[in-house]
Amino acid sequence: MAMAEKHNHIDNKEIQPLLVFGPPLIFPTFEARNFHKYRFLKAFSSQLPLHQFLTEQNVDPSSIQAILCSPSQQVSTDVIQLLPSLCVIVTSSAGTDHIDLVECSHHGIQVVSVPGDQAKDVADMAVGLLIDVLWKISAADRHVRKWGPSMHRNLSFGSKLKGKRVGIVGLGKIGKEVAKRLEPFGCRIMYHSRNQKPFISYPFYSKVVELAGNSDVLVLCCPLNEQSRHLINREVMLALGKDGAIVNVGRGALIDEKELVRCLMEDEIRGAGLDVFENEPNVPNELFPLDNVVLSPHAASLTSDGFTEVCELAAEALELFFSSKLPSIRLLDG
Ligand SMILES: O=CC(=O)O
Repeated sequence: MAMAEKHNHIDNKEIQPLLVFGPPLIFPTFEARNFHKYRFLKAFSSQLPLHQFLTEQNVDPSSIQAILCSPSQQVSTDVIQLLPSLCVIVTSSAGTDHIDLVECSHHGIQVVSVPGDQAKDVADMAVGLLIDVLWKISAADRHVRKWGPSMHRNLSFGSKLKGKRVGIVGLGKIGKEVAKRLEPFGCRIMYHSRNQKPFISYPFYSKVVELAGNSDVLVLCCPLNEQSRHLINREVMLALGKDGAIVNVGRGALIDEKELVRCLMEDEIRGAGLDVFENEPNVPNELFPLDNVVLSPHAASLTSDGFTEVCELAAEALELFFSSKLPSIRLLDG
């Protein structure tokens, strides 16, 4: 069905059904502010397959024109094919890898990403994770909690941030913010990206394995797609070497996670700060006892102040859509 044709079905006076796939943490705020505008169909809180969930809610799939979502749930081909009137998907995230973009483009469905100013928050978190890994802050915290009168300090020393060669993988909005924060610490920045960026003086490496070989730290900030899946493989980790650390604030599947676990367990790299995992919410059990890894629950963009902005932007995007002024696609550059 062509998009213009789909639009003819919109009646602004009706309370519109809004299919919600998340974000579960932000959604209550969004709901409280917009309860009078939509009938919320909270698919994120149901274990049922979507068609059964809609039947249970007594909703005709063809009445749904909009989805609100986050990376916590997939908007797959099956979901899109079940909803013949779907016109717009609003995601609270910068990343759009949880949405089948190819299927969306076949059906003329707009994908709108409303991460607000979260690139700066994610960059703050990347620096936080890096300092934690190098200084072993989380490991030291666990150590101190077990202190007693007869305990000896048996935690090895941390390492300075100053002077570290930092290889940023994906010099988009987040990557640039990471670079901006690390320069004043005395770090030397270099990067890998799909293409060399004009007007950027940091050394560029077209091969990530060469970037790794010349870096003390890799910070992963690029989007996940078929080209970047498992970009950080065993060869790259071995090139980074025993003193090298990895911070991942992009997506878990940028790294071959099995190989990462092996490298961390066998001290083939210094450590890792991970905000994302390959099969969230599953985290490899082997990581739990390790002191050279810092774990964070895909929370790099989640601050209470950031929530408010994302809720407002999502509400604005949906209102624009329901008043027939479709916003344009904004995808993460990397
Ligand atoms: O994961 C968070 C985002 O993509 O914004």
